[in-house]
Amino acid sequence: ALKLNPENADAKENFYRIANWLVERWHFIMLNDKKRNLMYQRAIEKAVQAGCKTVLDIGTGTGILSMFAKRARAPHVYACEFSRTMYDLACEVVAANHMQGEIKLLHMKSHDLQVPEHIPEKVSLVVTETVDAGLFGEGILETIIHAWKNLLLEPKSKDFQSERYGQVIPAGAVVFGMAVECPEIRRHHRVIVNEVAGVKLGVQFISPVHSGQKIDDVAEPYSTEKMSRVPGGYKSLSQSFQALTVDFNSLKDLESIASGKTCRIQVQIHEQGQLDCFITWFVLYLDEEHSLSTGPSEETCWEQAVFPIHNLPADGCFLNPGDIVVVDVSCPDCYLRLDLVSIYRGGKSDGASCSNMPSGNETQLCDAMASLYTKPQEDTMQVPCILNPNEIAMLNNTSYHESFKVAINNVISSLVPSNNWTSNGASSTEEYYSDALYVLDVSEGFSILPLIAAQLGKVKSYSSVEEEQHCVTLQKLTEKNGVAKESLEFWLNQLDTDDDVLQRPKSDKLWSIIILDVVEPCGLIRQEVIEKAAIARCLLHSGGRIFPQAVAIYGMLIESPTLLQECVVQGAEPTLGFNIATFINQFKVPVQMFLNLSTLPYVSLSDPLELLRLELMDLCSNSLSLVKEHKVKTCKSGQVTAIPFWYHLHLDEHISLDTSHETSHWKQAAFVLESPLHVDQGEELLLQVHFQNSNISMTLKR
Ligand SMILES: CCc1ccncc1CNCCCCSC[C@H]1O[C@@H](n2ccc3c(N)ncnc32)[C@H](O)[C@@H]1O
Repeated sequence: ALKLNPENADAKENFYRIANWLVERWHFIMLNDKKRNLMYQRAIEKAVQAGCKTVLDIGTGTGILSMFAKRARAPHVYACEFSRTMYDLACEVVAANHMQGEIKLLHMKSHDLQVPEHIPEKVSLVVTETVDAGLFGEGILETIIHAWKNLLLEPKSKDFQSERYGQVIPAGAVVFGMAVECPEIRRHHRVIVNEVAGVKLGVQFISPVHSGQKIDDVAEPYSTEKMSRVPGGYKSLSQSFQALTVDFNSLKDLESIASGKTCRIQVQIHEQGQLDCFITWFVLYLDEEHSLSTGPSEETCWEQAVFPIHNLPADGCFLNPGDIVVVDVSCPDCYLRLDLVSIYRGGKSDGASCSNMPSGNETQLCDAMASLYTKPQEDTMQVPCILNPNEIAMLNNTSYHESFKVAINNVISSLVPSNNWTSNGASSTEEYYSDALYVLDVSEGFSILPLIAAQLGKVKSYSSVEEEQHCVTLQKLTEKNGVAKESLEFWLNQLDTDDDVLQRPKSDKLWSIIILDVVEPCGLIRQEVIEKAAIARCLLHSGGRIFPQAVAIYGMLIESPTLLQECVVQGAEPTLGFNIATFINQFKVPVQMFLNLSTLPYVSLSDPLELLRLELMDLCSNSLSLVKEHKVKTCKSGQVTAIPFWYHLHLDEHISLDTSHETSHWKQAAFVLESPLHVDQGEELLLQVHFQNSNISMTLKR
């Protein structure tokens, strides 16, 4: 559709969402990482010059490593790639660089390769970079074990000197770990408040990323963060320790790691602070002399793996210098895992230690920790509720909930006299709720707003949480907070189909409040927000409100080379002369999401300005597409590379929420210009903002 009509907004919008899904964003970072490309090229050259004649590139992606092997004059080069999109792309790249016919590309997983059907003989060199922040997350362990058994010549060995032997690039890796205090990770993985806007949280919440017992296989063993750009920074509580080493040229070593063996490490704490997580990174040794590091301190572009500590009380676990933290490192089902086993109070404890940790010896503490990790008790109070990191950060955001509480209360108290709470002789709950106010919360994911509303008046509050465990948790919270269970209902159970979520509460009733969810955690406006607001307005009785009543979108002009590195390959120079940019940049998307604007390296070239305002309560103001023009004055000269944007959600005339605030659970998005625009200080530019079907696009002209 795009090829036919490049301007078709719908096609464009769908393409961008699909492009993000088809081609992972790290391809841009990787291809722009000239240092990484140089290391791989040198290691491959060295191996070919040392006699490797047949090369297999596993997970070729764009084909760059295979082209390095061909450039080094390897006689036979084979490449396999699992993703169809990347395979097709690699074919185009190899042809454009005049190497088609010299590299045999296979759209296959390496585990399915057969000799001689797919590759004529066992190879002397396997190259691959199928690694993620936790090293093994892309299956490199299983991949190389399979390769040694089926695709590689015998490894070099002392007894028989034959030049036909197999080897792997990378030759090995060393994984390092560190104990860390980081409030930003804490607020995304642990509920650190006991009460929010008057609602007591007696329930245990944990994020899917947990090193505790596997509640179910949805759990990822770690999350990833670029620690050098975590808002609020972090503090190392220990030296970095060697968590694991792997030798990709030793099948025995690989199988022993894959068998899930655990190694227990004692980590010396040298800084005072709260233990929020362990982080890990690795040094990838391509060969003895060429290596790459994904460490937090190097200027590396890669993220680190984060292992949040769970099952700790809200006030966390305080450590002192001299304490020993015992950690188990293992690779069950080939995923790296770090588990906190126990804490041994070695140093003088100044009493500010983990309040719930007896400062006895290790074994006693071990039992204490073990009891925290036990399977949930039979009574439901102990079953932890799994929330994703955004939902946990939202729950921790007390000012967000306080703002809603005031705005909801303003509406409720404006609608009914305060005395309508009394049961004035109501004979049944049916009668009692006959004149109740109806509140609907259509937020995505877990939300306690309905409970907050139910505490504020004679309210029938409807929650649209879907997951069973979220409904159970809300019911427990209702009980714990002394709210009548009749005042909280689950809306989706009352609907025959999920699609028409927005309809009357009852045939003869209208809503007093409808809470919409306007902004996605990634920083984009949700799809069909305008349409939903239009329907919601018709379901309100007079004096009723929808929240937010208006959304103001703010933005500014910035120069950010870092952002460019993450979304466009900068020509052929970073890829050492190969033309890959032309092809991979077809999959670049103009809007970068999930940004932490507070820590993104950039220079502001203009002041923030209001780009667009969506009135959700005002009937006529919204057509589905809006265009707004702004004259923007630059405050500095430079290259405008992007226009980040964020929102002020106006709950009512007086209360608004800023989605770029440091306590916010939202990330920000940025519109990246097709090509950077050089500007002088004081210049006035014309910025056009288009809002169409919930998609924001911009053009910037002189
Ligand atoms: C310093 C490197 C670094 C450090 C930290 N974080 C990230 C990185 C960068 N590495 C990212 C690559 C990660 C993705 S893997 C690249 C491509 O290979 C494909 N594949 C994967 C396995 C596999 C197989 N057995 N057989 C065929 N194909 C296979 C995937 O379909 C993908 O397209």
